[in-house]
Amino acid sequence: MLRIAVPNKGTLSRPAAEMLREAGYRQRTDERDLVCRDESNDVEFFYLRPRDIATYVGSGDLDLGITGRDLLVDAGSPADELLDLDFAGASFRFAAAPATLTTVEQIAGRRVATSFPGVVNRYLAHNGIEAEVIRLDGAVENAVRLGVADVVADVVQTGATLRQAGLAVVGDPILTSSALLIGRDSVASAPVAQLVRRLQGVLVARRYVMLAYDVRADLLEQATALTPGIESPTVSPLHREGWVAVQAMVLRTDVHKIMDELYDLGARAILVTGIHNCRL
Ligand SMILES: Nc1ncnc2c1ncn2[C@@H]1O[C@H](COP(=O)(O)OP(=O)(O)OP(=O)(O)O)[C@@H](O)[C@H]1O
Ligand SMILES: O=P(O)(O)OC[C@H]1O[C@H](OP(=O)(O)OP(=O)(O)O)[C@H](O)[C@@H]1O
Ligand SMILES: [Mg+2]
Repeated sequence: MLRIAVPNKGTLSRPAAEMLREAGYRQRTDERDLVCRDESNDVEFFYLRPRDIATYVGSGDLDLGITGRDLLVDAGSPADELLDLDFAGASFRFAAAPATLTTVEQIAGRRVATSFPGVVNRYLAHNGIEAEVIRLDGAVENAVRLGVADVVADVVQTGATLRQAGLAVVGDPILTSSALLIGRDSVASAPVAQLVRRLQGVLVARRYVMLAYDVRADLLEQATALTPGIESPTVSPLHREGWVAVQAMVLRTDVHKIMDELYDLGARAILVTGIHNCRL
């Protein structure tokens, strides 16, 4: 039975469970449950603190887990990134009061507050910067105005927390994070490959829609240049002489622009439908 770690609370928890449900797995119904067995898929889910998940997977005590890239790096775990799950996107950055420092090099000799000491120490060592890292549990943006630190290093999503604390980002992002499926590359197995394929199916279904339209056969080349699909578009004859029906997957983010262009070209009966799931 495959054993998988799922975040039990916080930002990652709800979207992780939602994605697993969409991939056909049973999930807990009570937020306080710590384990959920999905007998029909031969999988057992363990609900754990997101920060601990890389440790369980890295040690091999659990086969797979869902966690953030920043949390994986912070844990210094030997677990591998198997799939980017495309939610909980954020960057991890330094920030300070605007007048105090403007470049990463100026962090040398300063105090850096963070709840991700693993990420920060690694970055500082890699860039030859010596600074004092102060580990805090959270709300680190307060550390500057309270005099505990000169710089913070934390997750930035909208930037609202930094602005409220009167801080400005310093330098480029230390890393770009999102939710990941992690595991041990060395223990690739058929059940793991199947779970990865199921999650890939959910990702594709979220990113793409199915576009169908009718177009004059002499415009087919121009139309399919706009909708090349993933492999190749499906083209079927129409009862109406000289016209064909085309079906192709297109990126959800591009669909409106493509529909406008198809309409301008002369395509009609342009229909968009959602994809529930797929195996490509
Ligand atoms: N606005 C956000 N706040 C916090 N974490 C975020 C945000 N957006 C994305 N993330 C990502 O979510 C993960 C952190 O989730 P986690 O559940 O550990 O913390 P949390 O949601 O801040 O909960 P808490 O701080 O209450 O423990 C990280 O990978 C982080 O990059
Ligand atoms: O850029 P924003 O959209 O403002 O989001 C980022 C903020 O959200 C998180 O804090 P959280 O609410 O998790 O509190 P914590 O610091 O106690 O973890 C994170 O640590 C930042 O402080
Ligand atoms: Mg937090």
